[in-house]
Amino acid sequence: MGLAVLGSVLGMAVTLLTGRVVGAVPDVINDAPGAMSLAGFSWLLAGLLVVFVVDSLQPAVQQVASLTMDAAVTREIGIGITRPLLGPRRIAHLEDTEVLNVQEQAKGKGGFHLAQGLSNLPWLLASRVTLVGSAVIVGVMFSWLVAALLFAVTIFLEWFTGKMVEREIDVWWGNTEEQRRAGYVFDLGMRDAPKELRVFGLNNWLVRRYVHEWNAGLRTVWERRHQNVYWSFLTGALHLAANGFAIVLVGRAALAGDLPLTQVATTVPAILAIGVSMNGYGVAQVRRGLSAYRAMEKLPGTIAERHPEPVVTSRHRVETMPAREIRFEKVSFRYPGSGHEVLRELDLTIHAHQALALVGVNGAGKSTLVKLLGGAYRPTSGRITVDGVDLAELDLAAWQRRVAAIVQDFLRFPLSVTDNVVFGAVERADDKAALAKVAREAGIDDVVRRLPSGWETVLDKTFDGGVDLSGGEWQRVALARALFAVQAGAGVLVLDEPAAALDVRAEAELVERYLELTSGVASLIISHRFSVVRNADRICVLAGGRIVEDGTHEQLLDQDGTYAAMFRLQAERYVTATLPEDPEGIDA
Ligand SMILES: Nc1ncnc2c1ncn2[C@@H]1O[C@H](COP(=O)(O)OP(=O)(O)OP(=O)(O)O)[C@@H](O)[C@H]1O
Repeated sequence: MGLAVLGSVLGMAVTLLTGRVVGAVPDVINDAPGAMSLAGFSWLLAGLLVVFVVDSLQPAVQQVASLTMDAAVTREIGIGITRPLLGPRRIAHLEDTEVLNVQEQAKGKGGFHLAQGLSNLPWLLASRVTLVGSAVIVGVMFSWLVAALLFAVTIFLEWFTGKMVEREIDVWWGNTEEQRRAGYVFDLGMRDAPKELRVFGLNNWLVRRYVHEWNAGLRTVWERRHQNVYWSFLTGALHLAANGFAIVLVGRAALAGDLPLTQVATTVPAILAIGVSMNGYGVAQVRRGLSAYRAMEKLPGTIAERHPEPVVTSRHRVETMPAREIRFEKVSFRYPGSGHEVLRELDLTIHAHQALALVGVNGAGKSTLVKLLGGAYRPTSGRITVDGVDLAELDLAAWQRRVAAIVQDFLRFPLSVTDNVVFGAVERADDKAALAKVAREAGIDDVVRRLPSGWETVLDKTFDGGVDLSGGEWQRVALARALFAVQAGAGVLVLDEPAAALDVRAEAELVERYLELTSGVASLIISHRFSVVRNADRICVLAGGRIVEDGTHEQLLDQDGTYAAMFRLQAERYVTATLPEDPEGIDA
């Protein structure tokens, strides 16, 4: 900004010096009495040249400063958006359309970008300085009335341009959801689902869909911009007319002999400078950028207001919990914005040092129960207690550190194997012994040995030397991460479908080790594979939002209820699938 202001000051200095040089020429040539000496005139000319050269260099320096600022602003926007989104310990805000729209606006695109707005700010400031300075020059050299008129017209037209841009911004903000959809389709095409898109031949469909969504998001903005172009022509013409009128007045005064040459040669460039100082484009860009900035400012407040996090006042020692049990007491839950009650007055006790399995059909609410246990959502009614203390009263961040989990859609970090495992407890990242132990337990030591750079291999093919793992190998890495957290002291282990991608051998290994892996912690395993489930100390069946059966494998088979029916159905399918062809194979 300093450089831009300096540039405009230098520009005005050029105007003043040019006026003096032009004004002095006739007297110096004619050697008139009282005229400037030739040496003095040469110094004046040299001064003009120096100021002119420095003024010409200024934009290049400004460009470098602008690029540096751009990089810094882009970084700050990244921090300004991700920090408030990652801050809350719950996740309901990540599914809230209002929050997502504000986030989209804060990210900025299509010209509505904070960095773009900021890069125009110095130029806008410089044009303001030029406007004020040039108006003063016109006032001193010619007429304060004309100066005031030009100043007022310029400010009014800029204000008018700003108003038009505001209307465009309103349209833009009204279409954020469409733009978010376009962004999603774009990301899908870039990375998320390359294989399925090709298998189903969806590449052209995706491009068309992207164009459609993008147009839907921007059409009304373009229409508004289109209308604004006519207004821009009109405001430009008006400004030109005002400046032309002022120049005519200067010309008339000069012809009438009322205005000396120096004044004429200074006033005319000053009027022209006012002419180019009207920066409608700068006003538009700064205001658009400002709208993104306001959204960024608004984001933390929107999240805090719509999804307040509890202020913890109690001082329970979360680090040793659960010593006895976790209880769901008449817990009901429906997702925000949904009318469907997933859990209905559910009662369940998970004892410390006990391996509990949860079974139920698709959509029964098993993963939802895990999310409530981890404090990602609050129950709609009822409560969850840990050793008798309401989860809502605990320090949620500390509680979440107590819970180690493989969730169904676990994260696949495009980082080294080490990082992928130690992220279970980053504070213990240097514990090599624990790393080796969990690698053995999760069965990834063989996988790591085969990798080109062992533990340091990056698990993403798009990086140099990176590799991709199979689904089952990834699942074992996720298991290792959860076990690393347990090694570091987590007191609850949640395994949501830990065997979904495992082959028969890996599954058998997991089953064999299951009780060993879960000893010493309260554990909850969710699986549709009864081979995994049957080994748990206790099994609960979730149906209709409640626990409908509770007992050991044998007890539940004796009850001959839902569990027994599900178990037999799965067992039968294995038997009937192989028996007729290869009875020996089953024994084997
Ligand atoms: N974020 C969400 N917003 C709204 N509804 C959701 C959300 N996640 C899940 N649901 C709904 O909640 C119900 C329970 O889903 P949940 O994932 O807990 O089932 P599940 O028992 O784990 O199923 P599965 O065996 O298929 O993994 C389903 O009807 C699902 O559509």
